[in-house]
Amino acid sequence: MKENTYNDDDIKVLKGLEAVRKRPGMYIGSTSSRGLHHLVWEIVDNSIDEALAGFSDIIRVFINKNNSITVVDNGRGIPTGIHPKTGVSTIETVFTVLHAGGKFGGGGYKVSGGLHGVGASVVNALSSFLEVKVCQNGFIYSVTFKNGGKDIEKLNVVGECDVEQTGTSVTFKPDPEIFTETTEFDYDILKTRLRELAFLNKNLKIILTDDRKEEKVQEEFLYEG
Ligand SMILES: Cc1cc(C)cc(-c2cc(NC(=O)[C@H]3COCCO3)[nH]n2)c1
Repeated sequence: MKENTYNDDDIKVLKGLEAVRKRPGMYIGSTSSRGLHHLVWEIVDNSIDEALAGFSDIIRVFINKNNSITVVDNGRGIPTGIHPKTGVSTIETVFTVLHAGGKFGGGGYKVSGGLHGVGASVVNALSSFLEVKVCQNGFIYSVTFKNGGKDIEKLNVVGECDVEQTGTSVTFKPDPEIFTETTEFDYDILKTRLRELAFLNKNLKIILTDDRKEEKVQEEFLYEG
């Protein structure tokens, strides 16, 4: 029986991610530059939740050379075990199961306010590449996705980190098949919103780094309260 349900879940996952790719506007508002930057807010939102829970106080956002984004926090790290309901790692579950949660429960998402921490699978569905790395118990665990989350390199240990250290890092590259207008991130859009998020979340340090040019550009936002 386990085998059969696994297949059903597998198909459900693929259908969920495919649904997002078919109607991205339903999940992120548009596939213009606005929708592109919305992906960053969906991921950063999760690290902010971890800071609100009191477990993270630094969030780093990198604009990488190829216009992929890396978001790193020093929170507890997404749990690295097997998810009880899906039978696959919790990390894989977070990035592949479409949470019908939304702001109004059911399908009706209030896009502008963000998906409130259920958007990770949406970002994965709309990315040609996405890698999650979690530092926990002195190990670096990794799960990698390609082609809108279809091809998965399952949870495995790829390195070591300081035993005392914990945190989550997510790198994603928006899919040019979806974002046909532009896949280039705008430093000022990211800077403005990240500064606002630091202001709204006192004592949370947010560091934005742009690694696309020879000269690295970096700004730090911290509002003490
Ligand atoms: C960048 C990014 C993206 C996503 C989807 C989650 C996270 C994330 C998730 C967490 N922490 C958790 O999930 C908590 C949840 O409670 C158990 C311990 O781990 N920290 N950071 C960070």
